[in-house]
Amino acid sequence: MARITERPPVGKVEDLASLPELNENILLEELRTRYKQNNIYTYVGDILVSVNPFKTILGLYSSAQQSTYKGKARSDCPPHIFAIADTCYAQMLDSENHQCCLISGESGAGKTEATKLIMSHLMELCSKKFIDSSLRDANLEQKIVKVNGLLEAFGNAQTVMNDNSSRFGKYIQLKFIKGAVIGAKINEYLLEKSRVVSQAPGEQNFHIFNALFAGLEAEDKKRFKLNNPDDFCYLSNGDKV
Ligand SMILES: Nc1ncnc2c1ncn2[C@@H]1O[C@H](COP(=O)(O)OP(=O)(O)OP(=O)(O)O)[C@@H](O)[C@H]1O
Repeated sequence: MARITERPPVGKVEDLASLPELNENILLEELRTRYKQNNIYTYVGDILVSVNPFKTILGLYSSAQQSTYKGKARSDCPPHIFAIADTCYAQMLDSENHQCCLISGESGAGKTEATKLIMSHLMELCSKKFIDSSLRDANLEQKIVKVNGLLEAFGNAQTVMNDNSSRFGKYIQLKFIKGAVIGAKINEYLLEKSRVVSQAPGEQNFHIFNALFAGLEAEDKKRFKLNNPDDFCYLSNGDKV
């Protein structure tokens, strides 16, 4: 994109790297203004900055939106997490090289949600590319999208920063042949194991323990003596013995 010599109206620029001048104040002013207009995504060169809206923005992740980003040049559509997934997929097919997305931010910034959106869009791209092909495994695509729920049950917990905080790091590898996904591997690291026996005030144990109480039939709860989570020391911040 050509560099702009005069600063355009605040909040209108989709790639801040194209501004004539960029410093911390300008960056924050642009992001703040765009955020107020429900534009949570902004590029800074190759980086996509995402500001967590903590609310549903209607249509932002709809299937119509997924179609909009499919196979488009980055400059043709507003900044979006789907554009990142789309670029990765296209570059993988073009270059036949590995691609990597790094997602970082403080707790509650929206990394887990961004990861799920990227994976879901990648699976959508596979499904559309191989609509009639024997290479495609629709069942596997679904499993890859849904596996996060299972991981979150065992590795996520409520903290003071985030009701669904990932208490581990994830390195997810998706494997493709000719654009069709053929497998996925997830390496977890730095799982906060100590949370099982001790949680900070106002925080919870891993979701799976509470899910047991919510999901078990009454008969099984009685059999396993799992009547009330508050009766258990590990589920009540040590208030109970
Ligand atoms: N794109 C989004 N649109 C709407 N709400 C969002 C979005 N991203 C995140 N959120 C909200 O913010 C919450 C925290 O996001 P998320 O769990 O992804 O943060 P995180 O960066 O992974 O945090 P942690 O490092 O603690 O795991 C989500 O549960 C959701 O309510």
